[in-house]
Amino acid sequence: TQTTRPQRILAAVQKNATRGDPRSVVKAIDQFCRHKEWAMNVGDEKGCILDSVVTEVNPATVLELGTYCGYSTVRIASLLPSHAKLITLEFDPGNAAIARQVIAWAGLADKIQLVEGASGDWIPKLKEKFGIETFDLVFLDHWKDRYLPDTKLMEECGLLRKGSILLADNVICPGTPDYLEYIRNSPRYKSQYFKSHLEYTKAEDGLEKSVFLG
Ligand SMILES: O=C(NCCO)c1cc(-c2ccc(F)cc2)cc(O)c1O
Ligand SMILES: [Mg+2]
Repeated sequence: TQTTRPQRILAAVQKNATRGDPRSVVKAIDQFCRHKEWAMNVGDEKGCILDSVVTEVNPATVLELGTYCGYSTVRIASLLPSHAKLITLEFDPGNAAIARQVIAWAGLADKIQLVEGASGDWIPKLKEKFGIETFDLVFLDHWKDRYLPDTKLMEECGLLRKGSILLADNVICPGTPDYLEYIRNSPRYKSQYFKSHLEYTKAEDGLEKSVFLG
């Protein structure tokens, strides 16, 4: 019977990456997706921009919206200080099951809390469920029509503090026009666009980095 693309990505990790070595997990997925089968990981080019933002922010608390196979989850977690915590939300149970195994292979399970379900349902529960005050960094990479409502929800739930950083993938391709319009025109954010390319392609895409001003 037919395997899924996430299952084939996990197989590539288990075949080509070293257990406990997050960078080898990232490399194995990039090799597979560049040379064998495209997949919607943030990828190596945008991943370098992600890395630079993570190291600059040096966050103690991170929220990732949209885990997929755990590529960016592993990429971010591998750069976090020892006591930092990353919570990642994934709607699709199949994706979540694969991501758990990719995260385990990278040896990062103790830094990462993967939560299965809809972001809109979970965001209001994060404080009580995980003892979170606010997030230092949020990586938005889930359904593109959820970026704006979930950002407004995070504001309303008091999950952002003065200086919290939002980093949004795919603001050009597939595109998040309503989110961009809001975040670039809101007096409560200072935004910066990092031009790049859609993962593993020559198409334009980019990341939007926004600081919440309180
Ligand atoms: O839907 C996306 N993510 C949420 C589900 O996990 C997503 C899609 C694409 C993409 C797809 C199809 C295409 F033709 C172009 C782009 C790229 C991404 O980086 C993404 O994050
Ligand atoms: Mg993406």
